[in-house]
Amino acid sequence: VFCLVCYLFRWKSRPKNFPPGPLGIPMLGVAPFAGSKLENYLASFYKKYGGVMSFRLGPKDWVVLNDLEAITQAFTKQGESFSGRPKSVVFDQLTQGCGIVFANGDRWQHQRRFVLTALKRLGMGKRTMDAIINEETNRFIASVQLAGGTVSILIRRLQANNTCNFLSGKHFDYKDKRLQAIIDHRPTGTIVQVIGIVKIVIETVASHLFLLPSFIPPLFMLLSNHKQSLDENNLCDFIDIFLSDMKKQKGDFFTKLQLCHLIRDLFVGGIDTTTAALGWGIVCLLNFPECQDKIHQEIDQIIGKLNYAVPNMSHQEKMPYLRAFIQEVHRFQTIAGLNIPHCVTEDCILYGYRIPKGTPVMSNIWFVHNDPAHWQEPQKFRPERHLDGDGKFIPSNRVIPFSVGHRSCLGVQLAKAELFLFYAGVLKHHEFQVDPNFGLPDWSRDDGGTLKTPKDFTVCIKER
Ligand code: HEM
Repeated sequence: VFCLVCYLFRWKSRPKNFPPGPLGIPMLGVAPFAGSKLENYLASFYKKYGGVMSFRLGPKDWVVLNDLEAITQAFTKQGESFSGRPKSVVFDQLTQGCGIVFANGDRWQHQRRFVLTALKRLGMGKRTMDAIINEETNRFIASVQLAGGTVSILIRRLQANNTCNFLSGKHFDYKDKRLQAIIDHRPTGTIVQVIGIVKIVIETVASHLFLLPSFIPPLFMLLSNHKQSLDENNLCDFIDIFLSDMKKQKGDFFTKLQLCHLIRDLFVGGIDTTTAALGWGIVCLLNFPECQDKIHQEIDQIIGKLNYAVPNMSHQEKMPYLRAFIQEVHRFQTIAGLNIPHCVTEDCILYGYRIPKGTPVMSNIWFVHNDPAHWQEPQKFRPERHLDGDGKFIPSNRVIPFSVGHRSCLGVQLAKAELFLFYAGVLKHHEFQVDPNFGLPDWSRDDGGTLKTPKDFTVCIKER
């Protein structure tokens, strides 16, 4: 009884002046009440607690940023303090702290600077990049026309090739078994849940009992060994630039291990996200055929139908409707609704609350995109809301799929180019049509991961 009373007393207590929020029940926190859409559950407390609140999940207290003002204040204005990632014993053992997405401290700062410089050097937004993306888009069209099949798998292959091109200057044949083995088969929802539970058990109960070996999936090894010799005068892909810097720099940050984990992060970060975004975009085109008609009209007007008129990023400025469509897809189907978790790197004060060093932080991007105080009928898909009276595109600082501040998405330029050139390239001569054998895809989401991805569906591509 004494132990139980002590436990309940400890369970009830929180750091002094911590943001308010629900505790749920002992051991589990709010887990039994949150349902499958944690972002909706957290948004339901917005009226009561405002932009900054907390909740308990399992034994841990999380801080939640529920509106754009709180997110900007934390991630941009106090960006240094809010730029950490929560520690995961299992993940740290597997990766030895390498990579970028979950890296912390000096390694993260160093690698982030390196990736940004490398992206610039490789000519993000330049014609060469546009040409590579266009070539891959044509391969995608051909493969859908030829074999058909589940569209998410084909988009994943397209995106995998775009990422491989930028990392190693190579692409794989769609039939290459190595590529198929890595990207086609994602674990089902149940397997992901079981892995999640095992991970939580190891982390909370028995982390000291396990010593996991560092693990690098074979494809990333293969990519990192892509060249036998390096031509310093012709550094033409991301891995070249890393290897060249590795020769010049000493220390822990430019090692083969770091390169493999960095490739893994860019590969995973670059494929799943854009595949989900394009998947939702196609679901929108099929459900709202009038949008597809408007994009067709705009393409005919600005790019033209002739074969030699190839889309490039400079067309974007003159195509407000397509830009509005893309922005509305990001808003309407927010793929990273609760962002990747952050944590605070030092004790800090936010909106008068005290947040101790190491506290994990979630940001509710989904609610920023669906807050009825800022969006009229947010549950409706309406690209026109991003156009002004003259039909000009209005870039919205309330649509933040890539997050904001010091830790925001590094691939934003690449992703924007991949999305724009995909729609412009496919819809120039083709249209998406509902596959009569499958029917109209709905809005149901695949629950096999943390990203919001459409359930697998098939589609037809017809010449127009
Ligand atoms: C539609 C496409 C994409 C979306 C919606 C997206 C979204 C995001 C989000 C929400 C984050 C977390 C930001 C934060 O922690 O505050 C992130 C981080 C990141 N993304 Fe993306 N992303 C996309 C495409 C890409 C691409 C194409 C790449 C690169 C090839 C990429 C590379 C990264 C990396 C490296 C990070 C980690 C940055 C860091 O921790 O400092 N992403 N992305």
